[in-house]
Amino acid sequence: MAPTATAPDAHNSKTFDVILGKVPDDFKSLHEIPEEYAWTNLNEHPSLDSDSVPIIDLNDPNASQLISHACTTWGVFQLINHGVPNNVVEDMESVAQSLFSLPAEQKLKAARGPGGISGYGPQLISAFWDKKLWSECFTILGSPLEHYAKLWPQGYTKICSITEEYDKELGRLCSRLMWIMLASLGISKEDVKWSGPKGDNQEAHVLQLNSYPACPDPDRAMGLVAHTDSTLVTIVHQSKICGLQVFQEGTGWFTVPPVPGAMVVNVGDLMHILSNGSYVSVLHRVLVNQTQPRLSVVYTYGPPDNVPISPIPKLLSASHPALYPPVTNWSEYIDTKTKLKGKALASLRLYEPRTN
Ligand SMILES: O=C(O)CCC(=O)C(=O)O
Ligand SMILES: [Fe+2]
Repeated sequence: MAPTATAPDAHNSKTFDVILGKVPDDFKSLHEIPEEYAWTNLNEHPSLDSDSVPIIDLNDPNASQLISHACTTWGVFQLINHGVPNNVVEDMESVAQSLFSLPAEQKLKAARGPGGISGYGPQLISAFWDKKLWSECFTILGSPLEHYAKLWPQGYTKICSITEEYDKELGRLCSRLMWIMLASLGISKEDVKWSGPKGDNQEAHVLQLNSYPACPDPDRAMGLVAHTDSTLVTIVHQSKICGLQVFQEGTGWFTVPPVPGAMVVNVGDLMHILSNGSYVSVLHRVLVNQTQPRLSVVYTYGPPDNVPISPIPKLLSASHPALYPPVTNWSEYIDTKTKLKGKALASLRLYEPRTN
């Protein structure tokens, strides 16, 4: 895989040490869920099976306005005609499929090492919670080559190039979407200092493969606990199985149904901060089901790691002062979020935004 800009620096971060040494259970061997997987608050808010989450065609002449509206109202949308070739997406899903189908002891050969976030293990977010999640994941920060060589001693080169291709395509798409989102707020590349003179500084990113095995008691288990992403933008490819839900205040959880060819785009916390609260950082979670395993491939996109993030000055005025103080950098932000069990945005906010 091509070298990446430094992503959240696990070596300087205490965030993920908490889960080091923990490995996912071999889910196939569990015929009922152990108590440590039983969550109590899954049905606190209603779940709605509606197709309300906007679907946007990137070739639509009004795509920019539609994207901006979706970011303001939902903080999430499904994107079709996004330009990532089908075969690139399908090949990447097959890589995830084949990785998680390996025997448990084989997967553990690529387990995350001390001080690192790359490799196989539980969801990184599980560090924040006492209960366990019904999922396993493989995190790629920089090159996956070393881990892939352990998983597939023969044939890892091909798998590396599939990953590299996916990575490249998604990086391009994220950058394009970020500038569309910002342009709709009147922000150009010159207004964002860390983006480089032409908006061409390399942003940081992490690729994450998620597996949610079928679960004997899906009403009590949680695939991925409710969270917002600590990113600028996240792009999720989900396999054909439902599970992802997004939260709308006052209504409840909306399922984001898999739509053939679509990618799910989430606004992350850092985009919410940059936009001075105009764009919603969407709260989302993943449920599991009794019969069908689910996969997702998640591209998390953030600023270069060494740059501070703050509301873009052009968006501020006496009547719209900064809603957040500057955040030192991406890793600092993730650490703050860990310490506050995911409540970083609310705790950093300088005042309550007006709702009208
Ligand atoms: O699996 C999914 O659909 C979403 C995963 C997710 O939200 C994440 O990895 O942050
Ligand atoms: Fe997420």
